[in-house]
Amino acid sequence: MDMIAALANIVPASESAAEKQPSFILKMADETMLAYGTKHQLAAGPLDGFSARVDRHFAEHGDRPGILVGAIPFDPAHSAHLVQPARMLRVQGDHEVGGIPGLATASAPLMRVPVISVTPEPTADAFGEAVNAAIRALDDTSSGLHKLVLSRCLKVRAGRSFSAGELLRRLASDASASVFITALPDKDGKRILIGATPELLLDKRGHRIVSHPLAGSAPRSQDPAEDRAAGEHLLSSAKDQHEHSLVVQAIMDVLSPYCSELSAPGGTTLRATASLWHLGTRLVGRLRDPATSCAELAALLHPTPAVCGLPRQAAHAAIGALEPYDRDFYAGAVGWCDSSGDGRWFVSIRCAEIRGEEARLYAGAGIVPGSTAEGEIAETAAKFSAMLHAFGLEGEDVERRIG
Ligand SMILES: C=C(O[C@H]1C=CC=C(C(=O)O)[C@@H]1O)C(=O)O
Repeated sequence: MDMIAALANIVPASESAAEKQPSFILKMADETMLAYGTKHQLAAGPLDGFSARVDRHFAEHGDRPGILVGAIPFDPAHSAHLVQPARMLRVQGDHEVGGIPGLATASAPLMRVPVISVTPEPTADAFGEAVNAAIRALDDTSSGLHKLVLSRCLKVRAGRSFSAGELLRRLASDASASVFITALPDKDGKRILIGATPELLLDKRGHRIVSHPLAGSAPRSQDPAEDRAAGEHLLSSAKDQHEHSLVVQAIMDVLSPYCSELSAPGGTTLRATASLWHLGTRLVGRLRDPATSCAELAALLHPTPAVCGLPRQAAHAAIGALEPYDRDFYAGAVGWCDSSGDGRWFVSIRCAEIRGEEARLYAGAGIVPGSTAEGEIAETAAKFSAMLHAFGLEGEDVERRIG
């Protein structure tokens, strides 16, 4: 059965427009998940206590579907936004995201939304100054910092509301990423987070857990020889291997006590998205106790040094001092957890927050000794490119503003 036929079966014509439109979509290589409507919302609270709230939620709301979907913000002190949907559709295999009712029609031509302005926050120069301040802090042994991830944002204003469906279809053209749309708590109107993330925080099914951290990046090239050389250079870069190993070690430190086996069968390898090379290490583990929930482990892992830094508290404080905005749901996690304790969470990077005619695009980069301001400006510019392409925002004018 194709996606439209499957949807026609579960979305009766009499339902309200809001219920027909999915409020959560997660398209992964092996499965697409669509959630409709809201039965119950997870109680608000910080990340500390998240898994206890999830357990309590399922104890109180035993109705089906027994699943919570949504987003965890970057700041562990802030509340996650998770809902138990009215209905859930899970389509196995690799599926076209076109033709989702209320979002987009597979056959419709992609429409360009007229863009009024693209404003960097901070400017590329100011971001470079923040990177230099981070490098000074890393060099100063009294700071105790070993790694810091700094981000920047592009504010895009358009002449009419963005179409989430069209953006999703364009993002889904990169099969190496998991594309998502998730509703966020209202703030001066309805908001969504949309993105195409290459990074798996945690997948847990029964005894088995998988995490696939990424850190260390290089922009790809249109020229095949240059592209191959960029990948090989990244793989042999001591600075990037160090940046990457800090993330892998931090994740292993969290997961090891819960596992009877934990290993990286393929070691550290190159991972490619349409615009970037990354260093990635796929970690596979077997839990001592399969009752350890995905929510519990995800809450312990987040935020990893791929989005925050090391040590976590000091890096979090430095981010607060050096970035001119609250990251909100950028660099958090997006995914689901169910009443059996299973779940899958992705790191919410390569994404944008959309509110009506405004979008905020985010890109961050890990800074370690050996990083340079120019290098991190170029890396974050490359990280914007998938979202900019989805928004139809390419060309010299935009490139000049990004730096
Ligand atoms: C924080 C981001 O990327 C992280 C994930 C992969 C590689 C990264 C890096 O090389 O710096 C970052 O740690 C982002 O894309 O906004």
